[in-house]
Amino acid sequence: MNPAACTRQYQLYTHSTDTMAGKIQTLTMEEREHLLPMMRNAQWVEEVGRDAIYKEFLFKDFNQAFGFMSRVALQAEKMDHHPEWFNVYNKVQITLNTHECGGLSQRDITLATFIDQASVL
Ligand SMILES: C[C@H](O)[C@H](O)[C@H]1CNC2=NC(N)=NC(=O)C2=N1
Repeated sequence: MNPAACTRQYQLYTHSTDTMAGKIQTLTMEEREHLLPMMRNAQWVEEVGRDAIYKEFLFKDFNQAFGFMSRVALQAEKMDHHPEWFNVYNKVQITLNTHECGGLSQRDITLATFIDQASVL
């Protein structure tokens, strides 16, 4: 990981659609202005003090919650992008961020979108 590649200053001059020079980039300010309101509409919230998004999912029971987690787990492996999550019975709390750049990247948005779809199956 190259922290310099992930600084906010750098973001102002780059487009982070995914990778540049082989490195995953944090979302640019421009991308944030476009994407974060969409994520907020879908009940994802930005964490305080950390460049990450968070959402809580409630299901009928553990079986539904674990089925959802299984769908997400398979996709996470495919993407090589894994959620931080916590489950008790019917509740699943999920935080997404990208270790490689220490912040939010397009991969988090893509996985969050998949997670929302997987939550209503
Ligand atoms: C070595 C491995 O490819 C990396 O650690 C992957 C695995 N899963 C990951 N998950 C998440 N959320 N962010 C990452 O940057 C990440 N990187």
